[in-house]
Amino acid sequence: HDKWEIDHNELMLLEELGSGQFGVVRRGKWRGSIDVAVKMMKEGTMSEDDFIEEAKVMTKLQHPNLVQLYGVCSKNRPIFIVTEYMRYGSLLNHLRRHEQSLSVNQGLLLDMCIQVCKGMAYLERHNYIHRDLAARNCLVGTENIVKVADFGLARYVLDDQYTSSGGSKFPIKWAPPEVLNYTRFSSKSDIWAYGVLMWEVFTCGKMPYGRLKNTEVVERVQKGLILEKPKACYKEVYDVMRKCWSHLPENRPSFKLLKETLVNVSQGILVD
Ligand SMILES: Cn1cc(-c2ccnc(-n3ncc4cc(C(C)(C)C)cc(F)c4c3=O)c2CO)cc(Nc2ccncn2)c1=O
Repeated sequence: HDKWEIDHNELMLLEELGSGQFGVVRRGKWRGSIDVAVKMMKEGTMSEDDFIEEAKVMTKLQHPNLVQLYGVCSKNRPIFIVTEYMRYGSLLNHLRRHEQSLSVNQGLLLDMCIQVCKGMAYLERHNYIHRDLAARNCLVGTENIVKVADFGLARYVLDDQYTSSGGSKFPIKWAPPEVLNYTRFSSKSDIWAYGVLMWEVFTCGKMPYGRLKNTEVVERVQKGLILEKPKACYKEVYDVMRKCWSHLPENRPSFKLLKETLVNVSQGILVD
């Protein structure tokens, strides 16, 4: 019995949550009581057969800071991707909506970063690369729980505006030099993106590099220019971001090491 296959008769679709890269996503109930989000894959947006194969692996990736993939409805078209539901939506919108109260609570901002780091350290342990880690691709639940979403899905996007580094939808501002030059993804390119995510968190959702055009950002990153320290950010925290932006991938920390560093920093701050 294909554990990852969900019977769409067990799903009740509710309100729309938004439309992502692959089409409309709705809230739903699975087997009457389980809150889920259902991605209804727009035809031609995803290499579906490859994804359905990968779904078997993805359902096995389980961690408190990863949005759980429950399964897929692949017997009909459009296919449905069924995941855990996160009540407060994207971390980016949450940061922007609560800037007032969050900007004076560095402990909470650091805690959010640590949660993302734990989810990413789990993926790193499983040699799983996200390829599009950013605040927009993390989700917020009750009690300030933050989870990493849509990990690994970038590999199945058919839109080459998104997949090629020259495309208008390519996440240039979260990409390290080796991705800009050779689209060489690794856990170390996820680390670079994580540093930018930390900067997003400590600026409560500002756009990295402001209004600079993608070409200008590529030039700066290749010259070794990095994002400036956010105003509301401890120096120790900014030092961690800078390590994530080491030009050479091998000079960047692992998520495992980052987690230990950030937990020590957070204990140091709370002691002050
Ligand atoms: C699980 N989940 C998903 C979403 C939700 C809704 C719309 N689009 C998306 N997105 N957003 C981004 C996204 C990105 C990708 C890349 C391949 C990485 C480019 C692939 C996707 F498939 C999505 C997607 O589906 C999501 C993220 O998957 C919203 C939730 N929750 C709420 C709650 C309140 N208001 C709004 N959303 C929720 O709990």
